[in-house]
Amino acid sequence: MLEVRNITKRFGNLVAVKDVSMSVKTGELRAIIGPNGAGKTTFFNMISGYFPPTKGSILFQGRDVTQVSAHQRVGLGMGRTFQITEVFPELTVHENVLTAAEVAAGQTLRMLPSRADAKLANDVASEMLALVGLAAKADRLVGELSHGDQRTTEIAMALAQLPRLLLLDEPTAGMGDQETYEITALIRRLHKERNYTIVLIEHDMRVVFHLADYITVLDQGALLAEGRPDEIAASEAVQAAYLGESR
Ligand SMILES: Nc1ncnc2c1ncn2[C@@H]1O[C@H](COP(=O)(O)OP(=O)(O)OP(=O)(O)O)[C@@H](O)[C@H]1O
Repeated sequence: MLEVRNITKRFGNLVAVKDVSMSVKTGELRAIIGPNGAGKTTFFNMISGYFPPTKGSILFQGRDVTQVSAHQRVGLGMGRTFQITEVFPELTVHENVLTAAEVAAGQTLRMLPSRADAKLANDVASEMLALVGLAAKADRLVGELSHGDQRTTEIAMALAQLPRLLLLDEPTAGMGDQETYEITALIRRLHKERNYTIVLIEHDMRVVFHLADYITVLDQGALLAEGRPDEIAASEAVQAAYLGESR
């Protein structure tokens, strides 16, 4: 599904990501972890097309997308959420998800979508709201919802773009225990029951070890380790990197 080949990102003299490769299979849930400043966000932003790598290449479903814009990557089937919630607070939950479905279908570029297209986008929005468990709140303004429900709305917006690969940037950021539990259960359901291929960055290790099939560990911009959760938990190199952070 996704093949990252030896990507590097420099910001002036700073090498934020150094020669990192990663291969994600269809149906896999991959977590990217690492101490603060390890380069996770920079790595993720290159995958989603927010900026290009200085070196290396990225293939999505066998196609080289290294120079393809973030917007075009969404069109190719890469859906993403952001570390900071990106929703329209003054619109309802349904309107937010509908907007995402319409943009994905290219409808905003046309003055008058056909009735069939409009119905399709509306059906997709309703289906995704049901899938994430927000159907009962469809007519509420997003700005009035809890932080957890706002982030869930954002996941529904990404799903409404009918992605083949879902990129989640710290889905539990800023959440309390109950919200973390609920969003983790939702992601697990999307992965296990709906077979979404998911790549996520996550700081909460309980979430990572509950969800991930494979874990990629970055440290100081480089790939430190890669493996199943039990392998990563047992890795002395990974433990040393995290201990270094708390010193
Ligand atoms: N746009 C930028 N310009 C310059 N330096 C940057 C930029 N973005 C990130 N960096 C630097 O690159 C390094 C990696 O940062 P990055 O945010 O990717 O790490 P991270 O693992 O996501 O960290 P955190 O866990 O704290 O979010 C850091 O030293 C950071 O200061």
